[in-house]
Amino acid sequence: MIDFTDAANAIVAAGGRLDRLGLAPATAGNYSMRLDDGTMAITVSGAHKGRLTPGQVMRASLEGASLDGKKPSAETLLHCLVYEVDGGAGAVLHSHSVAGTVLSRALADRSAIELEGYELLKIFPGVVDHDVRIAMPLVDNSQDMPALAAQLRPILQAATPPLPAFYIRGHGLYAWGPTMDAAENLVEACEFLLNCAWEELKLNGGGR
Ligand SMILES: CSC[C@@H](O)[C@@H](O)C(=O)COP(=O)(O)O
Ligand SMILES: [Zn+2]
Repeated sequence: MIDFTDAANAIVAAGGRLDRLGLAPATAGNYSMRLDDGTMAITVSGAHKGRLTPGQVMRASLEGASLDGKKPSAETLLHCLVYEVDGGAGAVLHSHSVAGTVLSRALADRSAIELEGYELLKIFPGVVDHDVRIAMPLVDNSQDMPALAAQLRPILQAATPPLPAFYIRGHGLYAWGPTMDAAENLVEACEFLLNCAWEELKLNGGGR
């Protein structure tokens, strides 16, 4: 658990790291941390995540209400959803990448991105061998966040074992962990895996 000042600093640092990795173009992405007082720190809407300042991190309730008058991320309800369904989630990160975007669009009508046989799958909790198949939930994009959260809730609740990531088609990745370090590692690994899956699909002539 963490207080607001420490969370804001960790979120600013995460923005710099994800931007350097090409996972936060323009104003894309949003980040949050669960605070020890039962609220969350989350990025304001519309900020460039590679140039964040602590003043662009705000406090919101776990239901998504602004607690300091600032305007929270347009996707705040997805962060709320993660904290609701995963009591162990301490940090949530949302990234945008070319590979993930085009792969998810190529997998039209699929409800999951299948990732199989990669060493980096061992980043997921409980995975100890590369010889495994992970199905990352994939849902269509929407600007209706209450509807998107309602669609995702049963999907995340049904995942066995729980999987701390999902993908919104043509949009981006959500991944989370107990700490910001864990969430950053998950985002980095998931984006690497999506990149591999996209390159393999291209090699195999796949797509729409
Ligand atoms: C125009 S950048 C993409 C945004 O529309 C959105 O998908 C996003 O990730 C950032 O929204 P934000 O409201 O700044 O948290
Ligand atoms: Zn986004």
